[in-house]
Amino acid sequence: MKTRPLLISPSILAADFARLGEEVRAIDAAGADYIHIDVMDGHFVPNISFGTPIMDSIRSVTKKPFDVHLMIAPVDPYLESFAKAGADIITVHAEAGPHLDRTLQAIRAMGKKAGVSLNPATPASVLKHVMDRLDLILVMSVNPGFGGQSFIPAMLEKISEIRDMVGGRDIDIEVDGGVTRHNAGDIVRAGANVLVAGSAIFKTKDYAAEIRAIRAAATSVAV
Ligand SMILES: O=C(CO)[C@H](O)[C@H](O)COP(=O)(O)O
Ligand SMILES: [Fe+2]
Repeated sequence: MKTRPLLISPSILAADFARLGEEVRAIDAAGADYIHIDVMDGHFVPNISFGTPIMDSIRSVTKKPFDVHLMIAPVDPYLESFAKAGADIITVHAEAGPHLDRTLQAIRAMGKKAGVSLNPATPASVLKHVMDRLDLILVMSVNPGFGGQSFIPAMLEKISEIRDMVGGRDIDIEVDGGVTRHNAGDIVRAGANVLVAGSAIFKTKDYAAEIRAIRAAATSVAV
């Protein structure tokens, strides 16, 4: 199977919001491949983060793709506004609407990449019949809603299961929650190729060094 490029997607949920523009510029310069944007509604998840006005205002400070993780339900009424605010990848949770297949078609119809996110307890089998509508599968390795939680080790087996389901399709497998330089190798060995990291990057002083360390740990494993 062709090896997919390893991509690092720093989550700005852990950034200093008072200096958000500078923070986004800094992770861009530090070698981020994507900018991970966590949108939380206080309903689908027990926390509220930010929405399209914040995305709009940071869209001009970087050309890196916006990897938008929507933790909102219902999600369908908001897809267009996230696309207009500069999303490149729009990821919805499997439980965020009544018709996942329709939601994924709507995302692609706007010219955006379509992703599905699975909570830790959501089985991989929900992907089976929408596989051909997907550009990305986001495996949550913490319960969504907060940064700074610990990686749930049982998710490694789920990543492997999803890797087998994906086979040779052109689909990225992204892992989000508690990712660090210490577990990046195991995560990539299990089959992921996109790593989200919030606290691990933003809670350090040298973002470039941390991104390099995560990338080095991830690429040192044979996949
Ligand atoms: O989707 C998320 C939380 O719901 C965040 O992307 C995730 O938690 C990243 O933060 P950290 O790396 O600090 O765990
Ligand atoms: Fe996220």
